[in-house]
This record gives sequence, structure tokens and C-alpha cells, in this order.
Amino acid sequence: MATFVSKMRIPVVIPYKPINPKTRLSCILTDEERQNFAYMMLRDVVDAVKDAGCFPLILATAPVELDDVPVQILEEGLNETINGFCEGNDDPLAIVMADLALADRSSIISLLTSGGDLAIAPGRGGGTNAIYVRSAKTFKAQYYGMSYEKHVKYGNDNSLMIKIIDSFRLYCDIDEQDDLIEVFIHNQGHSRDWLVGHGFEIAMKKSRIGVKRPGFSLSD
Ligand SMILES: Nc1nc2c(ncn2[C@@H]2O[C@H](COP(=O)(O)OP(=O)(O)OP(=O)(O)O)[C@@H](O)[C@H]2O)c(=O)[nH]1
Ligand SMILES: C[C@H](OP(=O)(O)O)C(=O)O
Repeated sequence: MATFVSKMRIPVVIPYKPINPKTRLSCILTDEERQNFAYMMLRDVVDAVKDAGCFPLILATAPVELDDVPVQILEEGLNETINGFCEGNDDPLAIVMADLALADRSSIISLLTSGGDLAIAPGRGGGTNAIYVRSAKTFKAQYYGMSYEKHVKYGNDNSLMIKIIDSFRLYCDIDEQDDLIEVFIHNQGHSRDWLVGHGFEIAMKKSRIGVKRPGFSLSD
């Protein structure tokens, strides 16, 4: 299957905001740590995209380096960046968020091989975590808020065949402290290593498990 995807040479764009990222993790990470952890998640997403036989391209708001991965700097907002990139581009394209720390080869392949004109992997709380479009120029990004509903409506209004990707690994974006436990349990890459290296541990919280960081205070 990876060979098949590779033959399709589908570019996978990864929007990435390296400066002041993941503000919803401010309660448990310092400013510098948020930047470093966001970068670790980006590395895991890039690895998953490469494992799937695809070509990652980082669309970043500021300079970033990651091995041989091409980076385009576009300082506009997320929707403007994606739409500018899609304009006039007849080819297939996927857009995968940089905070999908659980993404892996098979979840990326499932996104790219659904058979739809527009494949949408919903995220927690109404977001859109990953998208495939058969023809990039037919897509208008509508991220933020209930973006999942907006993208489905867009597809319906434009008579695109929509496939909803039922993928736990693409569904879990890492936005808040409660999401970090998923990294502990299901990520085996840079993101989990980074959390462990920075003192995070699994903790029993009332009836559920979560993470804790013993001894950490934001004044550290
Ligand atoms: N290129 C680009 N990427 C963005 C922009 N805003 C967010 N992103 C990326 O889009 C993805 C989803 O965004 P969010 O989950 O809101 O991430 P975030 O803005 O770092 O986190 P919060 O501050 O907690 O909202 C992440 O991969 C971000 O790096 C933007 O303005 N431009
Ligand atoms: C970009 C945004 O991400 P979230 O804030 O839902 O993580 C969305 O999916 O529309």
C-alpha cells in the first residue's frame, strides 16, 4: 500500500506555528517547552507521513528546520495559508496538522486511499485534523470553531464525494493537558520520549488516568 501511495506522489502539507504554539498547554509547560514539545509532535507527524511513502511539506509561520523536509514560510493565518497553497493546483493534496502525535503510517494511508474527492478526519470537539482533496483547487479551508461541520458542508455544497475517516490516531490532536495521556499510551516516538524526559508521569485522577509532572511549577 505504501508503494501505491508513493506512486501517487501526494504531497502532505503540515501547517505549523513554531512561535507561541500550544497555548492551551500553558498550565503545564513553560513557553520554551511548548515550542519544544510542538516540534517533537511535528517530528512524529513527519515520520508518519514519510513512513506512508508520502512527501511532507511544512507550511510554517516562521523559519523551522527538520532534516530534509521542505519548509515554506507563510506568515498569514491558517486558512489563508492553505487556500493560497491550494489555489490553481489541480493535483491531490493532503493537509495534516502538526499536533497529531499519534498519527502513523496506516492512518495516513487510510486518509489518502478513501476513494473520496474529499476525505475528512474529524478532531476532538468539532475540529478538522486531516484532510485529503483529490483536486486541491476545489478546496477552501475553513479551520477554527466547528471546522469539521464547515468542511463537510463545503464538500456537500460543491457536490464532492465525501469520506469521513474513522481513525482514532487522526482524531486525537494534542491540545490540552488531558490529551497528554494519549501520547503516553499510544505514541512511541519523539513526543512521548520528550514528556518522559521532562518529568511527566501517568497519574490516577479520580476515576480516570491522566498525567502529572511532580515538582513542576510555572515559576521554575
Ligand atoms: N501555517 C500555520 N499553521 C498554524 C497556524 N495556526 C495554527 N497552525 C497549526 O495548525 C495546527 C492546529 O492548530 P492548533 O491546534 O490551534 O495549534 P496552536 O495554535 O499551536 O495551539 P493553541 O495555541 O492551543 O490554539 C497546528 O499544527 C498548528 O501548528 C497559522 O496561523 N499558520
Ligand atoms: C485548527 C483547529 O484546530 P483545533 O483548535 O480544533 O485543535 C481546527 O481543527 O479547526
